[in-house]
Amino acid sequence: MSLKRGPGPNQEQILRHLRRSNAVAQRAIALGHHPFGALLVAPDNETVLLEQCNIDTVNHAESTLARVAATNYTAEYLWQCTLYTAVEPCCMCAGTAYWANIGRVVFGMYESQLLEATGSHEENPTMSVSSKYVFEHCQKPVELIGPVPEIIEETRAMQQAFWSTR
Ligand SMILES: Nc1ccnc(=O)[nH]1
Repeated sequence: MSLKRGPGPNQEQILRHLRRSNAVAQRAIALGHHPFGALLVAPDNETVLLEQCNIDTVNHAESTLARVAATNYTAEYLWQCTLYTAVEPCCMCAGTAYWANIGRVVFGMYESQLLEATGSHEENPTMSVSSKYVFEHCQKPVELIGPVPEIIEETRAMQQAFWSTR
């Protein structure tokens, strides 16, 4: 299988997709879930193929998206696609994205920044394993982009508002 990838997203595309990931996270709150959302974007860095909100502590937005992606698209195609999430994927989700063969992951703020901002919560007891660490231990070069400073404040604000009243 070819591990060639097209050009990556520009800054405007990165911010637009991360903001949309936060909009999906807002929808998750309305549905009674945790404030996390993920997108799968096509190789053109424009077309949003899938949106997924958090379901529960086992079915995170990112890993659920990766499983749906692997069910609906070929591995060759997914290597050209990008997963976007405003909060860094946990090690479970980074691992699932890897096994789904998604070639690029873009995140807004570090999971450790989320933990700093909200403290550990029994419904979200963050694991301190970075997605960088996970991808460094893989056999294929998944491209990781993040953190993205411009998205951090709005992401932190939404997370703090949610977890402080939980
Ligand atoms: N990054 C995430 C943390 C917790 N739950 C999610 O769905 N996503």
